Amino acid sequence: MALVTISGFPCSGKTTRARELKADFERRLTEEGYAGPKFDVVLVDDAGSHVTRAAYDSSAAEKPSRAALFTAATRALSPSTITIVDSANYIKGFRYQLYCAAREAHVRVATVRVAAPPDQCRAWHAQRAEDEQYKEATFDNLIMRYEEPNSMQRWDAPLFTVPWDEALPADDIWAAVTKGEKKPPTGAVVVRGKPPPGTLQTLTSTTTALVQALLAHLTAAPGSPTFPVPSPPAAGRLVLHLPHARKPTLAELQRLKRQFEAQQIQAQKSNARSAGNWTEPEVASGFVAFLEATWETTP
Ligand SMILES: Nc1ncnc2c1ncn2[C@@H]1O[C@H](COP(=O)(O)OP(=O)(O)OP(=O)(O)O)[C@@H](O)[C@H]1O
Repeated sequence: MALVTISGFPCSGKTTRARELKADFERRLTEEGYAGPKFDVVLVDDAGSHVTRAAYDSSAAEKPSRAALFTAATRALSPSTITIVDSANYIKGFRYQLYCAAREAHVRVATVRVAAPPDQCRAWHAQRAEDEQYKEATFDNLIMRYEEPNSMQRWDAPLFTVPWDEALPADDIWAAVTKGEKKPPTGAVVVRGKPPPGTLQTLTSTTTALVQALLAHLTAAPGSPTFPVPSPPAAGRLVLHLPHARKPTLAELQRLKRQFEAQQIQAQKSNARSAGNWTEPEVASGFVAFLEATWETTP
């Protein structure tokens, strides 16, 4: 049904707002006179995904934590669920990944930016029990590295910015999650006019589409560690792990695409067991495995 991504500085009131929003949605759904479909409202947060505040101390610790949160969020997405993701969600590329997953699941999206000035966040943070605090350097880092959501970016839109001392625009958020535009999955890999399985056309059109979608992703979300492949039906949720600290180039991707295709054609000719039937999902997952093996990024 919908994905609501909460984003904000550390200790800015994200959990407070996320709970408020969940309670508001649940009240609307059980209200007398509500005649729409029933939904579950699911809150996906750091604690539920075993992400501690210490996970933000280093990027090495943060990466698997973000992956755990992403897995929990994508699992929750469904036509009958409103999923609220309560976490820092401060990296543009990560919000983009969530957005792609939402499009794949055919659900609506909304972003809620919880806005409180750093000094206000710091004051609330100082009142927290010590074992619930961030390290000072981590707190400052999360503020410094914060990539503010922008309503002009399609993955942050519609964007609701909620100042700490104002009421939640609950009517507008409810309208966005129940009536907003549903964006179709990223077009590139959803091959239109399905080519027959087992043909060279299936092989090349799937790899071409994947390379195109990956290039778009690398531009939209530079530095993101993974690429959620907008996979063809039945491929399941495919995630490509990208090389660390460098961006694959167009020339490199084209070369790897040709290598992979040659390998597949050779395997089919020699009737090797690894020769697939070349359905779109098989090609997509085979190509992902090939790229990860080449880059040594297999998780
Ligand atoms: N709008 C508000 N008015 C008054 N107090 C608030 C407000 N929002 C949050 N607080 C207080 O600030 C503290 C932090 O709130 P909360 O846990 O919601 O922040 P958070 O952004 O989810 O934190 P974290 O970064 O650890 O996930 C709480 O003690 C809460 O009572």
